[in-house]
Amino acid sequence: MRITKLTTYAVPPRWMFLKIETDEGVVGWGEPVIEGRARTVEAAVHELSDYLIGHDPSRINDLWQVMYRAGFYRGGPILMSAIAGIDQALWDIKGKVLGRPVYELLGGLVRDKMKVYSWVGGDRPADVIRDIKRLREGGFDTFKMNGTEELAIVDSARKVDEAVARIAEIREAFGNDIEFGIDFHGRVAAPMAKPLLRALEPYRPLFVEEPVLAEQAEQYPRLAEHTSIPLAAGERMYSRFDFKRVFQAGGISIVQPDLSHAGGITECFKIASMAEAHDVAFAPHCPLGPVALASCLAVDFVSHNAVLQEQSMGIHYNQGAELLDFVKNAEDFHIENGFIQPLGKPGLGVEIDEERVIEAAKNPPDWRNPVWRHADGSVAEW
Ligand SMILES: O=C(O)[C@H](O)[C@@H](O)[C@@H](O)[C@H](O)CO
Ligand SMILES: [Mg+2]
Repeated sequence: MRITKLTTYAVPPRWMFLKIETDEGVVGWGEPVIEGRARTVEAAVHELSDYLIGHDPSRINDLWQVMYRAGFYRGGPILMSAIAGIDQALWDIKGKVLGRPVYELLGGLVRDKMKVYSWVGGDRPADVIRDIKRLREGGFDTFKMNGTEELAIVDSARKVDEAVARIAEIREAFGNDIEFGIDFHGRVAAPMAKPLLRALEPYRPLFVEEPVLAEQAEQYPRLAEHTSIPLAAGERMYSRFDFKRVFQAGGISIVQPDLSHAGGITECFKIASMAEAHDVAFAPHCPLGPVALASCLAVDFVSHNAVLQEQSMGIHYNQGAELLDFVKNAEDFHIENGFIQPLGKPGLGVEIDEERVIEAAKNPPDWRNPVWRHADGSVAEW
């Protein structure tokens, strides 16, 4: 079998689908994208196709190593997202050729169902109580929300109190009947992480995500000394080589690589294994589409330390399309009481509705995240 063609489709809300065709008619789908830089990743995918066209798609490990190493420069969000989407599609092909779901090719199930959580509250975490009530009716009991709005490097006690008050309100409304993670979203600088974590301590969130930006990873062990709240990070780390420093330094209890940003299934399966060796939980980041989610689940179902899976149904970013709009087998993604079953069809287990994808790709949005500014006019972390 030989790879014959790579076709990319930018689609709403902000996703990128990749279709890899072969000379024997087997097709694989991937989701290479960095939110807000879809076109850049798309260009990288087509640059990497030089290493793929005419080659045997079954040699995923060799193709991965060539894509990672042969261009001299490596790593980072753009190249690793391009490799991720290609890797996903190659695993999809391999599973379809062998007639088995990807998790079987990775050694089989370690669990019967996977815990998922839902976003609430949007960019500016209001209406959280209303969203939690609605989603609890759908069986969810675990949620995630943004912890703050704009926050200066050093900010006021009032801003800290506002952030904490929202969390106090949730515990007041739901007690310990629900669990929630708080995403600092990189908006909190090191000087403010300590007071915020200390003030949140009494409400015992399940985790605090990106307590500081990934480029401040040396702060993680210091912050972990300062709080009992489990710290989580990973969506802005792109390979084993980024994560190894975090494992060595300690401080992170939950790693959250994104299967569409960190080199795909091949790389994230290895990251999950590294995490397990350090007694660190694995909870893939996934505010994206169905192929990204299916790729996460393929690794979740074979990783002992997988604890939670993000999924984007109802997320505030999904304007213009929802998680399952481009999927023919939406029933396979059914979430029951906050759990999802393994996707048992061959490959990634996603049946893409190609006609809908092609139609949606005719006029795709070129999504960008907003540029936030502080009161003084300086750029604020979004
Ligand atoms: O935890 C999450 O889902 C992420 O922080 C998410 O909000 C961002 O990755 C966003 O997709 C960037 O455009
Ligand atoms: Mg996040």
